[in-house]
Amino acid sequence: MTLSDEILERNRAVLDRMLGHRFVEDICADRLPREAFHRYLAYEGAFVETAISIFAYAAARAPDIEAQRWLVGVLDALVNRQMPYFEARFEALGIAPATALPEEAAAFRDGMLALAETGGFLDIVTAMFAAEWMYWGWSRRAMAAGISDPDLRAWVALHVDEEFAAQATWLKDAIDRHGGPGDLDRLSGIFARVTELEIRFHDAPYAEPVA
Ligand SMILES: Cc1ncc(CO)c(N)n1
Repeated sequence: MTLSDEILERNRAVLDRMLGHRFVEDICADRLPREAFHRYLAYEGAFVETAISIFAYAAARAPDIEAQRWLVGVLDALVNRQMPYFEARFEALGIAPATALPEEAAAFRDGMLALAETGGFLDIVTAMFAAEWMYWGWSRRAMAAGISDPDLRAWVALHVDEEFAAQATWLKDAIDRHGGPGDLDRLSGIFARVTELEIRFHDAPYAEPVA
């Protein structure tokens, strides 16, 4: 079994908890409350900015030009395609960018940023693999089930398109290309930690926003 598959295997339980999260189930059943979606989008808008920093750390620590070239492409997509999605949606839906994030969303941002600041290339790649592989998985299920809110459908569509799929797959393959058996325990721990942070992040839109 490849290293990335072993990481997935070891994290089956926590990953299944995330994939069965109320937020995911609500989207798949086409019943996510609109206010919850709009709160979530505000937290997500803040996270895309964090993701730019995380991938910039990965690019800085990348072991070769192939990895750097790829990661610069990821940064381009985040800055020039994901950010405009948020700018346009916030404008159209009258969503204020989240100035004060609720505790669960702040914990995700701070945890991911701390990991990127202190971790090596493989650690950062594994953290983003945990985040993106999981999104790609549930987004395919949600798209197949049907989503009536066009803004939510457009958001989920961003996570099933070829570009996102290629990104998630690149992260998985990079673990196998640059990692070895000696990395399994550490990387499995990072995957578990990130997925726990993801679960809390997706609890946040159901709670009252913090002023
Ligand atoms: C919170 C969160 N996790 C993962 C992804 C996938 O990129 C995302 N957009 N947001």
